[in-house]
Amino acid sequence: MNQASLYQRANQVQRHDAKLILDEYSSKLQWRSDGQDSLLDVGSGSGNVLMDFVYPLLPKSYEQLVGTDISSKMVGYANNCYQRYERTQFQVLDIGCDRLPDQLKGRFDHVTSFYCLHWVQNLPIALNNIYDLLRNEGGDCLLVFLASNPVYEVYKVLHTNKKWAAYMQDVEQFISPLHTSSKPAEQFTQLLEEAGFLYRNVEVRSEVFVYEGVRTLKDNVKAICPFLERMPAALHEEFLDDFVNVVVSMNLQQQHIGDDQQQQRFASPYKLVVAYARKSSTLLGNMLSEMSTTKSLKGAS
Ligand SMILES: C[S@@+](CC[C@H](N)C(=O)[O-])C[C@H]1O[C@@H](n2cnc3c(N)ncnc32)[C@H](O)[C@@H]1O
Ligand SMILES: CC(C)=CCC/C(C)=C/CC/C(C)=C/C(=O)O
Repeated sequence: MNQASLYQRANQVQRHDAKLILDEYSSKLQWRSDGQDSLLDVGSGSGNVLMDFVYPLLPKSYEQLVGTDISSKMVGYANNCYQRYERTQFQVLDIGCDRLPDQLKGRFDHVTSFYCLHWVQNLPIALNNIYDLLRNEGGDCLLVFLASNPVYEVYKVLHTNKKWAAYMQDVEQFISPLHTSSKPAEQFTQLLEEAGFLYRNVEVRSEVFVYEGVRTLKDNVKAICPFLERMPAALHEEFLDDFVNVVVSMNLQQQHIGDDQQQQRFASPYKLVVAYARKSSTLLGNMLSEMSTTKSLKGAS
């Protein structure tokens, strides 16, 4: 996923879900009493979900807002779009990395992530890193990502087609690690616990998004499909036609009589993980942050 402007034009479902969940969870985030919150977002992509829906929730006096992404193209695009925002920057970070940059460790009150963690195969490492990004005295995270989506079943079918096999040999690397889990909520709760989070609330929501028309479906696939950039552009439309044919064979197509013409619709039933976790329990967190405030006041006198 490197094409920021393409993604920005075809990310309705990602925007819809982020807005809905933030409306619900913004009051659960543990905002600082001094209004000097710092927040890091994992997998910000083109940056518009972060800046349209998370940024407005921050107190005016926020300390810093850092958007991160594994793709330097996404980071460059977001820095360009949002350079006028104070104390805000985008930087490259692979949340599955072995060693976090020292300047990010323990610096954040909040970590958010929308539609990214299903791209990361090693969830234990990613969660350890998210834990380590949060301040030692506490902090919380809101993580939203796909457990399952029919797109992964379509990939598996196309991968067996000899026309596309050469471009899709590592297809498993692009399937959510929870796609085939029979208990994704329990599994992710356990991973949060193993990473050290003392408070964990994980729900898995069953949702359906309807794509209106073949072009809309194809544009949304184009925006996220990792295999297209590996093949000559001349093959893209044929790949997308085959994608749609597989969707039809999976009975996800609905006929709809519109105002003056018959329109095809495509239903995408998917499972979304919504996880909210705190590094320390509220009581312990409050005690630790009070202790650290007292300590720094003492140090300053
Ligand atoms: C579907 S986009 C989501 C963008 C944005 N959060 C949103 O909600 O619109 C997923 C992003 O995750 C990024 N990503 C994938 N693997 C990652 C990793 N290991 N570390 C950080 N970002 C990653 C991709 O480059 C892509 O920009
Ligand atoms: C009906 C059908 C198979 C629709 C596929 C819809 C689609 C483009 C899903 C993308 C899921 C995904 C990996 C999103 C993302 O990471 O942003």
